[in-house]
Amino acid sequence: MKKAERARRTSDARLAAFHILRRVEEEGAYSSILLARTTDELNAPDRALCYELVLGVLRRQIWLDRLIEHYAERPADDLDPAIRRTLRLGLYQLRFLTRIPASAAVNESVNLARRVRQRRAAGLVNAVLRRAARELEYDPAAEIEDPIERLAVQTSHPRWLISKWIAQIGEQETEAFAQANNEPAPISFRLTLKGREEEVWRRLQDDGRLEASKIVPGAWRAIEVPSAALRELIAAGKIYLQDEASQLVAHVLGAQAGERVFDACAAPGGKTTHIASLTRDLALIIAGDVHAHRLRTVRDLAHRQGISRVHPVVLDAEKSLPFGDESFDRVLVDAPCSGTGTLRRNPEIRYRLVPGDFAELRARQRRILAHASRVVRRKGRLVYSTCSVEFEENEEVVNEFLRAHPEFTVVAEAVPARFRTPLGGARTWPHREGSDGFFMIVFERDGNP
Ligand SMILES: C[S@@+](CC[C@H](N)C(=O)[O-])C[C@H]1O[C@@H](n2cnc3c(N)ncnc32)[C@H](O)[C@@H]1O
Repeated sequence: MKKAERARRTSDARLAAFHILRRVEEEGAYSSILLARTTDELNAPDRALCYELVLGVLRRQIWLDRLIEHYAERPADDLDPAIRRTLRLGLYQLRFLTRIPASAAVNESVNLARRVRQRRAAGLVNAVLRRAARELEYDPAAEIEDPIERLAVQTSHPRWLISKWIAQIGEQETEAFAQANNEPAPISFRLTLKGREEEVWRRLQDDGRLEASKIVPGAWRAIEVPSAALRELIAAGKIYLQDEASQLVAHVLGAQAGERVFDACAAPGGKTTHIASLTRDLALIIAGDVHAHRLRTVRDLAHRQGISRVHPVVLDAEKSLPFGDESFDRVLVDAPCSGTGTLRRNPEIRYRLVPGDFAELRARQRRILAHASRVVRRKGRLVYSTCSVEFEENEEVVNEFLRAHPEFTVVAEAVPARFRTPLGGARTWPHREGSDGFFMIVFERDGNP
């Protein structure tokens, strides 16, 4: 390749990041799913850069758009979306990726603009980024007086969401939480039924570092582990990547060998297969989900992990269930939710949510919990969990459920004391535990006929 040609080439990582960001913005796609698919297309360093660019831009989008507004002297929304995306990528590199020289960040972005639009657009990108490279100190949040607006811009969350959290948990916690949402999430995993501790330790510990979880038994955080070994162990079904707080759910469910378990919202199967592992595949587990295609993932996952007693059933848990009353020992409702506890992994969720979503989700969660509770046997246990930190989706759902179902009581001792909430459930936070934000609570049906 000639020098001039090379100079105009767009790097694979940046082009892939651009297209993922385009699909997230235009098609409502999820960045985590699209990033996971880059394994075959990009080499390891390009993949790492692509991950960093996509997640970084999404985590800082509001702040980056204010930078664009300042340097381009027009609102980011007035720009062609492809150019706005190119500028976000370029500005992210200039401000956050100090290992990339400013000249490379500018030139790569100009090449990208030429590739995805035309020459004129490249001129604009060049002018804006050159100015940005000269004025690297500018912080759009610093000049905002209103503290809520300042935090919203500083941490790139919609203002209404910041206000909502302040009303729930106060200013200080909200600030810590919002900042934690922009940090990378740790890689956490557990052994499956097939995984042998010695092998996993040997293969991952050799060139990397593993830390035992401080939150949940049997979980590890991987720090700088060789990614090829990690991928091989996952593909062989020997380990499963799962957030530590998410792993806590199967522990608090406490299923035992020989029991009948119903997992009402099971796909993609992280908790179902964990329950199977904890019971050594000696419990009968019915894995329900409304989406048949997602249940196929549960089946595949169980198969890969050597689990035989998981039975997927397509069902709508918002309606009457196809099982007899009081027919299960344990029931898990890991409800569909807003996912505000997972904003580090899924940063785009914050821009998609609208205030009205919570009432709608709460109504669905309440319906699922009511139907699922009917199949819990006397003295049997029912666990409700979400990866949302919102009170509407957790405390309010629980209170409504308890009012309508006096035959159930909360078993506060079933959740670890350090995470316990006044209601007797457990809540984890990214800024406190470093895990995802999760809520879980255990109910027991009384023994009376
Ligand atoms: C939070 S995810 C469950 C994650 C899963 N428990 C795991 O650990 O891998 C919620 C699931 O609920 C399913 N779902 C949504 N509405 C449902 C309904 N009415 N009945 C059953 N499943 C439903 C979704 O398809 C989704 O797979």
